[in-house]
Amino acid sequence: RGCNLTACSSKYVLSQMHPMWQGPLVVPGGDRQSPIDIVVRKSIFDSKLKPLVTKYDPHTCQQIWNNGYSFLVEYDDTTDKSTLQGGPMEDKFRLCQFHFHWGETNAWGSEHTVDKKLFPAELHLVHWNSDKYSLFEEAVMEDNGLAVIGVFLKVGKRHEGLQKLVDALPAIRHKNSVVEFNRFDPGCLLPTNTDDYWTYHGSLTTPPLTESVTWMIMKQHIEVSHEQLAVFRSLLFTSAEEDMQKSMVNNFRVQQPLRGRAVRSSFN
Ligand SMILES: CCc1c(F)c(F)c(S(N)(=O)=O)c(F)c1F
Ligand SMILES: [Zn+2]
Repeated sequence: RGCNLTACSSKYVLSQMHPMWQGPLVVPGGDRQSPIDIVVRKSIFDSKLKPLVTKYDPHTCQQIWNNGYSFLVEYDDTTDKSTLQGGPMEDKFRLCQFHFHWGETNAWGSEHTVDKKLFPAELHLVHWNSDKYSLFEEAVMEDNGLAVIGVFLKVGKRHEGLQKLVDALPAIRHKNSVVEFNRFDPGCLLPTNTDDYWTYHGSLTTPPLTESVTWMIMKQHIEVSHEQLAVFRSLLFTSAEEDMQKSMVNNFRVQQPLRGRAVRSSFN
């Protein structure tokens, strides 16, 4: 049933005008694309999976900016100051940025799902393999180049650590706006339990969609308030110069075929 454009609300039309940001829905030859639905009863417990070890230095936080897809907090990744080790990985990975994906309502917004359960938002902490590569740009092209931690957000009590981030968002409402942001510990956004996670080999969920990501999706979610999520939705996809302002919502990619991949769990 096509939508008669005149009958659609402007928001519907606008969100339909944004398939491009997700890149091609299916990447030619792509057999390890992300995101996916995690079918819990089909995940395989692997006792060799280690707990995640994160060592984040809040002083390596540099800026927060709106890249027209999401807002991201970038870290100085010229040294091994903020790192991720353990999990399924053999190597050490450097934190380069974190960002979120969310919906226009609390009913949806996450990229991954657990037994088809949608969450209102999902946090991604992006790291690259600094044992094997010297730049993010190199690592992003390699099979074992990136490691991304995914954390589901649920609406509940206000997240005190997130509030510092939320307070900075009005300053980066438009695409390409940047504001200096320092001393933020991304560890405060992790759930208390980071030992229980699912892991699988996948891709970036935004262009260039390269199949270089080891995903670790946390079983435990974090809680943020409705008001905090509403500030995420006050961001815009569009730059200050554009006359049609488009609210930054539904910035998630559609789910991709599993193509026979195994999803392992670190817990029974
Ligand atoms: C090119 C920079 C970048 C992203 F924009 C991004 F959205 C993701 S994602 N959603 O897969 O975590 C990355 F991993 C990533 F490296
Ligand atoms: Zn992401």
